[in-house]
Amino acid sequence: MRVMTISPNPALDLSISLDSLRLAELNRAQSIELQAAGKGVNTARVLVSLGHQVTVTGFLGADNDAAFVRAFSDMGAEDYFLRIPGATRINTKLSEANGNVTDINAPGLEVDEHSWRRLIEHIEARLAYERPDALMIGGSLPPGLPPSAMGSMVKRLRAYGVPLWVDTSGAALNAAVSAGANAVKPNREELAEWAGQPIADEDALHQAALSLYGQGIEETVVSDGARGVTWVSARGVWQALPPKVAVANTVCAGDTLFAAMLHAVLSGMNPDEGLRLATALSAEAVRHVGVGDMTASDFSDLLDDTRVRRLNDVVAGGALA
Ligand SMILES: O=P(O)(O)OC[C@H]1O[C@](O)(CO)[C@@H](O)[C@@H]1O
Repeated sequence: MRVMTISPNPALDLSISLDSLRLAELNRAQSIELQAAGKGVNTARVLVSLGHQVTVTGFLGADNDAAFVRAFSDMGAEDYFLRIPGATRINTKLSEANGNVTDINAPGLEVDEHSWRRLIEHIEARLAYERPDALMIGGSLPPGLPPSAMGSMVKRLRAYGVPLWVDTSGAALNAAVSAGANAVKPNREELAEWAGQPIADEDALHQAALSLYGQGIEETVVSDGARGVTWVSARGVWQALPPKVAVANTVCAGDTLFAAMLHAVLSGMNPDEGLRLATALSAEAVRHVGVGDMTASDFSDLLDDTRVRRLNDVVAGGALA
């Protein structure tokens, strides 16, 4: 299948592993890696590894695109990014031996409304002669754009009738939901922000996920770390609990989950099998820097140790009844 991922504000991830982070002191790293990333790029990596043909687009700073160009060629994705003056941001990820991660995400290159329209037209120029099986928008909006920019992109692209999956947060998530995105993947905090109230327990999480589904989000995926994944769709409400793994770096777990869910839906996998694959792959991702790796020698154990069930009771009382 063909997928185009769109990264309005990609990043180079600088992943620094430390024994423990000491604030306002000299810290010595155990290892440092710099990798082309951002939600759209990470999603592309996973989709290619699952056998899809992927085109990547968005904005890249012309001054430091070499790491991205190399990454696209290594992963086998087609580079359809627009270059803009300046350097793509660097996001710092400090991971400690106990599994804690401190994220410091830079704002990114400023983009004005004119450049935003240029990106939408660039994508539309492609859609005019080649329709992918899905489109995916990943990550935050660049500084300089109002949240409504996300809504206008979603509306314009939805007109092509291609399923549009969006992984973003805050006001941009609200705009994507109102504009008719087909799938989103908030985590617990992002879902609470969307719902406008704290999510105290599992029941509140399910109800908020059902409300999101009720807004027309056909594939509502909520990630909640080690507490699992909730998926609401026309197939019902499903829940997965990941296997226990040694946590090294959680940064790409959500991206891996969403990409594998997109794969599951595109491939028409049955809900149990699809959610199991996505949850296990996302658990695999937290064992190291970067996205989940299906070729890990114990991946079949991770699949076996992932628990998946359909929550019929929630379906009966909720929006799907
Ligand atoms: O666009 P945002 O919200 O700043 O998120 C970007 C970050 O998200 C990730 O894709 C992880 O989800 C990182 O690779 C990247 O640094």
